[in-house]
Parts: sequence; structure tokens; C-alpha cells
Amino acid sequence: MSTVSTSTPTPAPADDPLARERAHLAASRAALREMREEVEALDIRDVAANWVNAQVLKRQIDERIEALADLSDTPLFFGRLDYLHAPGAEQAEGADGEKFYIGRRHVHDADGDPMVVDWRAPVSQPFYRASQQDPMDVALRRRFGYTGGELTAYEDEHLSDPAEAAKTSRLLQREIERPRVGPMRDIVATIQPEQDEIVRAGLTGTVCVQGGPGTGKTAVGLHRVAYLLYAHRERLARSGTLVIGPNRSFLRYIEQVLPALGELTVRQATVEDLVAQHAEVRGSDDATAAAVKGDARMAQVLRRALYSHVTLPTEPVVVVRGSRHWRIPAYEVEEIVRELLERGIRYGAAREALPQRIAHAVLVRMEQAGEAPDDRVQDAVARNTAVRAAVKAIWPQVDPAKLVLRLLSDPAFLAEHAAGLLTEDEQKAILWAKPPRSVKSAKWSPADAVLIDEAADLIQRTPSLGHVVLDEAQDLSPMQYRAVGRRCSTGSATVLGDLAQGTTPWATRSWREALAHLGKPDGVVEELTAGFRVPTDVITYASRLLPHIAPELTPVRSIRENPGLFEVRPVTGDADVVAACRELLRREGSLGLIAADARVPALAEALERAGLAYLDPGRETTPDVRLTLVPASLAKGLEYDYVVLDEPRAVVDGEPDERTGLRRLYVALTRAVSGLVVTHAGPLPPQLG
Ligand SMILES: Nc1ncnc2c1ncn2[C@@H]1O[C@H](COP(=O)(O)OP(=O)(O)OP(=O)(O)O)[C@@H](O)[C@H]1O
Repeated sequence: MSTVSTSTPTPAPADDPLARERAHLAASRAALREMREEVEALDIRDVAANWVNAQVLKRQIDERIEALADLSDTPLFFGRLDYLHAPGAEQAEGADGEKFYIGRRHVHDADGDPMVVDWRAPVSQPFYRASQQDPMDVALRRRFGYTGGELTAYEDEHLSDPAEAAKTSRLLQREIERPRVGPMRDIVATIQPEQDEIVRAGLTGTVCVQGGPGTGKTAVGLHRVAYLLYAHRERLARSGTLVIGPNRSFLRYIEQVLPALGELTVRQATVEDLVAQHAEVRGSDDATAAAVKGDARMAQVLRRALYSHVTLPTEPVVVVRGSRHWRIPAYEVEEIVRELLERGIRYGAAREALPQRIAHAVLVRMEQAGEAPDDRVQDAVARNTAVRAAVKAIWPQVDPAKLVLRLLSDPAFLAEHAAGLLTEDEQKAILWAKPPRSVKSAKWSPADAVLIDEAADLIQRTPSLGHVVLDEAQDLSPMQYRAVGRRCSTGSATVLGDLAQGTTPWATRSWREALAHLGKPDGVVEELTAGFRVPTDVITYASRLLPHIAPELTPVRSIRENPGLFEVRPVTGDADVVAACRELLRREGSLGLIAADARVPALAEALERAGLAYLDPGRETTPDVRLTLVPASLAKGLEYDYVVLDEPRAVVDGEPDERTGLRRLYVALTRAVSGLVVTHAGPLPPQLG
């Protein structure tokens, strides 16, 4: 491999390869500008037939213009592939030839010939996967290095040359070691082969990725959505895609990755957001109640409670039309009801079908009597008062929130439907001490909202999306997995998580179990073990906890060359913690001060006293404010160049049990990219010893 770099971006002779590459960059920029201008010049007045069409079209055009923006700090292309033989044009967005520039988006010249090929096109794949062992028909792979938007270096690998030894790329290494300021960035230039396999896995299958801290799960999930949107644009435009993250600060942290990849239409939400449509969450549960409410057995309790509303008829249905009485005996109505119960359709759908079925029975009798009724007669009979009254008695309308309200308020009703499913203690744990008077006045907890969502789905099918990415999945309860699963029941999912980072009482124990709750038992489980975030010394220290929190998992192997800074420092008070922050702020990049939630107010005060400005998690750092004060409960998924971890013991003690506490600590210890200082006034947890 050979690397060429120059620190001064200007003059280079025309035969200099770097100069030629810069010329191609300049030409591609100009072409992109033209593409954008073309869209901006579109006049939609002639084509849009009405106001609504015009608005839709205008939005599409605005999105297209936004997607075509030339972001000055994101290079138009980051790689080049020279093939030994020209691949088919269908592989390369219509381009033919042997040489392709690979970038974030497709750029073509005035004749429509591609100048930059999308990283997701089939022709780009060898950029990520080709190796000396399997060159994939590639003669040359060139990576480009940029400094402040200027192309300043390139690095060549002659994959088909047996004389060239495989080496780690310096540009790749530099990218991985780059300081982290601001929100998460895309990794499109440096996706690794094992990550690429997940990114490009087919749309129809569900993939579950187990990976330790910093192995790139979130990055891979986001790039996978971008890839799927490219490969199945039309299908997913119709059905939609969704990224689910654990909380708002996390979503804010990742929200710019997809737009940077040109994808503006992906919805991002927490599980709470998804189920919030049925009930406003204003309350909370203790751990015991939440665990019972989150257990999959609750789905059966709800089903039983809902169907207990169906009463088999004891009276005939008598429909009067004109001078005639049409009588459907009780046993025949019962047959219809039983048949609907057995068909396994939603409660609501069956309820809608019932009057039509009864009407059909009436019509059969009319025909037997020599009448010739048509469809309109059937509809009229279905709306007949007697039929309506019968339906109301047999198959009444049920409101999902009212159903859950009754289950949690009425001990006899709960006992009847939880018999054989929940123990008496479990029933007691979820019953409200003081039942609310109405759905509106109830202080619904997050777990209640999931129950209502389940009930709502039993009544009416929840619409399914084409693909759902579920990040930090290890914290979901079985009932939450079900809530996510019904949102991709006809689509597929990418499930990302780390069993060692599960910090809820109901945290996932095995991915197979989780996939079953999700309704995707055939999902494939993949493991990522190469760590891109945490330096070796830090991950080795954090991994001391693994035998206590997830003994079955492989420790992460850091691929960072920079050994990083690592120190465990005894301190005597908060002022020393602030001093540690000040010290690290002298270095480049972001700094997170992570502390047990209970310690946050005291540390906030200490920072303010010392005149050190800080941010809340998920807020974007600026050159002036690079310090974030992070409660341990919100640290998951985030990362900072440097971390000061305050009082590990307090982080452990902040959780209801020791295993959860140690897992929380494991999360907090693994947020640092370049260095970690652990400060402690009290003793350290013995597991770190
Ligand atoms: N192939 C790669 N090239 C460069 N950087 C990468 C690569 N893969 C991951 N990273 C970087 O490593 C860091 C960690 O990635 P990410 O947050 O996706 O990991 P994670 O597995 O989700 O971690 P956690 O378990 O802590 O949530 C990010 O800064 C990400 O950009």
C-alpha cells in the first residue's frame, strides 16, 4: 500500500495524480451544483393539476434540493475503484467503464454520465469488502484523505498484485482516531467488511446484532436504513421506515447521520412515542409492577379480558321488514359467532363482520321464501335495529384504554382473566391502590401505555412499516418488543443491542427470546467484537465487569492504535472533580462528566461555582462549550472524546440491584474515545479491583 499526502492543497503539476483527483473533485462539485440548479429551476405550475398535488410536488422538490446540497465539510467522494474488467452498467447506476469514484450520493455530468457513484450501488461494494484474498476483480482501491474539505492525500491498495502485502490503512486509522465534536457522524468512508455484511443484508430478513460498546451497532443500523432505502426505494417509500432509540437525547445525537447520507424521510422515535397515541403518560411504576406489566403473559391476560366481552346469544334475532318477520334462531347466531371467534381476525373486524353475517342468514331465508333480495337489502338488514341490538349485546365495542383501566382497578376482573397466568402477588403488584375515575384522569405509566397499545392491536390491526431499526434493544420488555413487532409485522427489522448493557429489571436475557417476542423467530443473530470507540486500556478495565454482568459475552477488542489516556484518581471533593474536567478541557474534543443521577445536582452546582459552562446530554457541543454533564441513566449510546467518571460506587448504588448497577457502570465506563479519568472519594466497587 502506498500513501501520498500533502499539507498544502495548492499547485501541483497536471500530471500529478493528486492534481488529477482534485480536478475530478472540482468537476464533480460543479456537476452537483448544476444538478441542484436544474431542480431549483423546475416550474411546477404546469404539471401540478391542483393545490394538493402542487404541495406534494413542492415538498418533494425541496427535499431533493436539500439532498443535493454540497456540504462543505463532507467530501463528495472518498474512494475510487479501478476494476480489472468493466462491470455491467446496471451495477453502477448506468455508468460504464472501469473506474468509479465512490461518494455519499450519485453525481452525474450534463450528459448524464456518473462522476460519483453512490456508496450503496452494487459497483461500490468491493470498496468495503475486497481483500487480497478476494480482490473481487478490483485492481486498485484508492482512499482519499481530506483536510477541511480539501483533498490532501490518497492511499492505494493494489488488490490483485500478489507482491503487495495487506496492511492497515492509515487513512482509515486516522478517521477512526478523529476527535468527536458534535453529534454522531456517518462512517460511510470506513465501513468494515463485517459491518458491511449487516448493512447490505437483504430487506426480507430480520438481523439482530449483538455487539459490545463502540462496536458500531448504531452506525451500522443507520447505514443499513440508508442502504435499504436505496436498494428498495419505492417499496419503502410506500411502507415507511423507522429508527427507534432509547430516549430523546440519544435521538438528537444520531439525528443528523441519515440526512448527511441524503435520507430525509426516516422517522425517529422512542418506544414511548410509538405507544403514546392511546394514552398520555404521566405516571410511573415501581420495578415489580413494571416487570409484571412488561411480561408477555400480559398479552394473554388482555386477550382473555377483551374476549370476555363476547356473549353467546340465547335469544333469536327477529328482523321485521314490512309485514314479514324473519327469525334467526339463537343456535344459528351462535354458530356465526363461534365461527368468527375461530377465524382469528381482530376483535373489531369480527365485530364489523357480524351484522353482515346475520343479515346474510336473513337473506338466505328470504330467498327460500321466493324473494330476490340484492346487496342493498343485505346492507339494510345489517343496519336493522334488531340486528344492531343483537350485535351490541353479543359483541360490544370495547375501548382499549378502558379495558386496561378496568384490569388495573377491578381485582375480580383481573383475577378472572389472570387466573393461571399471574400469581396473586403479581396481580396485587399491578392493581392500582387508588383507582382513577376515568381514562383521562388516570396517571398512565409507560408500561400501561404499552398494555393499551397491545389491547388496541387486538381490536384493530396496527399498520406495519417496511423496516424498523431498533437500537439499544436489550432494555425492552417482552411487551415492548411486541409493540415494536406489530409495527413491522409485514416488514423486517434490524435489532441492535448488547446484553451486558441491559439496565432494566426485564432486560433481554437472550436474543432468541427477544426475536420471538418481536414476532421474528427466524431472525439471524450476528456478533460484532471490534471496538471503534474505547481505547484498549479503558475497555480492558471496563471488561473486568463482564464476568459479573454477562459472562457469556466476548470482551471487545479495541482497534484504536492510540492507547488513550486512562487514570483512576482518588479525590477529596467535588472541586477535584471539576479540576479533572478543567484539565481534560485543555485537550481537543468533547468531554463528558458522567455521574450517578443522584450526584448530578451537586456536580452541577460545583461546575457553576467554578464558572465552567456545561450542556445537557444530546445538546450539540460548540467550540466554547465542550463539556456535558451526563446522568449515568442517560449515558447509553452516547460518546465523548474524554470522560470523567465520578464515583463508580455511587453509579452502582443508584440502581435497585447490584447486577444492574454494575451494568450501568459498564455503560458509563465505555463512553470515552480518547481518555477516561475515574475519580472516587469513596472505595471502588470490588469487581473493578
Ligand atoms: N467502521 C467504522 N469506521 C469509523 N468509525 C466507526 C466505524 N464503526 C463505528 N465507528 C465509530 O465508533 C463509535 C461507536 O459506534 P456506535 O455508537 O455505533 O457503537 P455502538 O456499538 O452502538 O455502541 P454502544 O453499545 O455504546 O451504543 C462511533 O463514533 C462510530 O462512528
